[in-house]
Amino acid sequence: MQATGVHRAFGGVSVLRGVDLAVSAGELVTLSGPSGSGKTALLSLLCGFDFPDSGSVSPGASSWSACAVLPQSLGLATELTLEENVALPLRLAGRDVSGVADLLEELGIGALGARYPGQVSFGQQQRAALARAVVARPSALLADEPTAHLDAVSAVAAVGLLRRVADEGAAVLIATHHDAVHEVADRVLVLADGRVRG
Ligand SMILES: Nc1ncnc2c1ncn2[C@@H]1O[C@H](COP(=O)(O)OP(=O)(O)OP(=O)(O)O)[C@@H](O)[C@H]1O
Repeated sequence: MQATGVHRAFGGVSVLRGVDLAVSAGELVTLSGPSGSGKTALLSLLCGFDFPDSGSVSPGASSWSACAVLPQSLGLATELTLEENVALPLRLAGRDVSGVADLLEELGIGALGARYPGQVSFGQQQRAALARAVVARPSALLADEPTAHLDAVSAVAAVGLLRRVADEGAAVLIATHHDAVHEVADRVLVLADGRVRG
């Protein structure tokens, strides 16, 4: 995944001012930076939720199997159970869903698959959203603060899964403030003053 010379302003305020970034297949890269520095804005551009004022990004808008996103807001479908949410990318692609239960188990929410998002904690919803993001083994994965609401044990499981997804060949970019995520990264980038350094 790649950003080249990306600029983005909101309401006349320039947030991204010439961002260059590249994450290769098999690489897990973390993105840190002060609150409000533009990490979420950059992830939104990379996955095609938003468009740069100038510069270019890839993959941009694409299929779930090409680029999956774990947004801060999670975006689980409230009318589907956790298991149905996680199975959704596979069903949309006409693929086998038999691995979903094991994935929920790995993240410590195996007993909650039949519950709806409104019937579980936010941390449990976050793990379901992580499972949904990785289940179709996307080529690129963007995760925004994926451990923000997790306890230490759940965070270890989540970080281990993200590392494995990269080891299996995905390009993984994670915006995070947590050292536990930076520790498994191949590279740590910092977004500050509208630019990425690393
Ligand atoms: N759609 C938008 N409209 C107006 N301003 C926006 C929009 N999206 C982001 N911003 C502004 O751009 C700046 C960067 O926001 P962003 O959410 O990307 O920061 P962040 O680094 O992800 O912060 P945090 O670590 O707190 O999640 C902020 O000042 C924010 O208010």
